[in-house]
Amino acid sequence: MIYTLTLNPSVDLIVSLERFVEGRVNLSESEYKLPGGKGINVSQVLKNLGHESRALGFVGGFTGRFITDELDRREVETDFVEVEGDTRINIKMKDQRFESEVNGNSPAIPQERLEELLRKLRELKKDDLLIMSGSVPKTLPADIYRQILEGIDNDIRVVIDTKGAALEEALKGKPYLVKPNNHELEDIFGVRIETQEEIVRYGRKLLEMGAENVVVSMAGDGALLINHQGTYFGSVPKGEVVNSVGAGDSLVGGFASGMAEGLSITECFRRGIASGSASAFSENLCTKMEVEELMEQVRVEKL
Ligand SMILES: Nc1ncnc2c1ncn2[C@@H]1O[C@H](COP(=O)(O)OP(=O)(O)OP(=O)(O)O)[C@@H](O)[C@H]1O
Ligand SMILES: O=P(O)(O)OC[C@@]1(O)O[C@H](CO)[C@@H](O)[C@@H]1O
Repeated sequence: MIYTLTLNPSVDLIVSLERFVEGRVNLSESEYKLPGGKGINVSQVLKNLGHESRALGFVGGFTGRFITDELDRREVETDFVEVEGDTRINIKMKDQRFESEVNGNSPAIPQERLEELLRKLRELKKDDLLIMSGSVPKTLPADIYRQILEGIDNDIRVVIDTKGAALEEALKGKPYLVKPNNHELEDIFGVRIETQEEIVRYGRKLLEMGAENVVVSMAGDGALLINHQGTYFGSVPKGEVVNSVGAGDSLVGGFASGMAEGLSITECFRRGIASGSASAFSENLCTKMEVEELMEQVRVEKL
């Protein structure tokens, strides 16, 4: 079974307008709401690519109900722990010049609700796949991903997509794969990274810190897969970016779908990149057909 974990889900409010003017009343041209949060997006991508998964995490209030109802409608299985407060709303605003985001705060997660989640996670079995994505609510410890890794069977392969202290701590739990983007890599080491060689050098440090595999995504500039067998560069397809929200999650979802099918790691990487780009080139998260159409354009070479 594939499980995704979203500690900090969101209702994403996607707003488009021609030009945002600061300090003025701006009228939106169109807006719509989506169930969001990184692990939830991974579950949706897995569904689109033909894989069932169970989405875990915390939801609460009217926004939490919206997420559960929407996922039910999309036939994505959920087993959330309910909390008192409202799940946050994240605003994603796009005008002709910029994509901007305002992400809300998580509701408080009481200790007994955390324990309820940890009990669910302890039921995972050998050969299950767990994908833990996104930020950690402020009321949870920053090393929660590491605690989870240490509490589950060692044979469960775990993919982690998070940043900052949560990622640094998670590495100590020896995850199968982590997926920072190049900026998140800069943040961890407190450096400016200018070249691909530097990305590889800092990516390799994540291996030393505990990861078995590292994928560094670099938006339209390609992606790197780094592990103890070597370093691979993956090219990204060319196209017009329509909505990049969830592109990174689609990379993770595509990669995980390949893992579930027993593909080689470089094929998982290719599928991941095609999925990321298919999502970036469309309004919604990628469909299977869109991913298949882009696969040919993704070349993976060993450096
Ligand atoms: N301009 C682009 N052209 C082609 N593909 C893109 C572009 N931007 C993003 N992608 C696709 O999405 C993947 C993930 O992109 P990115 O590096 O921006 O991840 P991220 O920062 O985690 O994404 P997110 O916007 O979801 O936070 C890339 O590897 C690529 O496949
Ligand atoms: O605050 P986090 O957890 O880092 O990211 C949350 C988020 O920006 O990530 C998804 C896109 O990747 C969105 O659905 C959601 O709003």
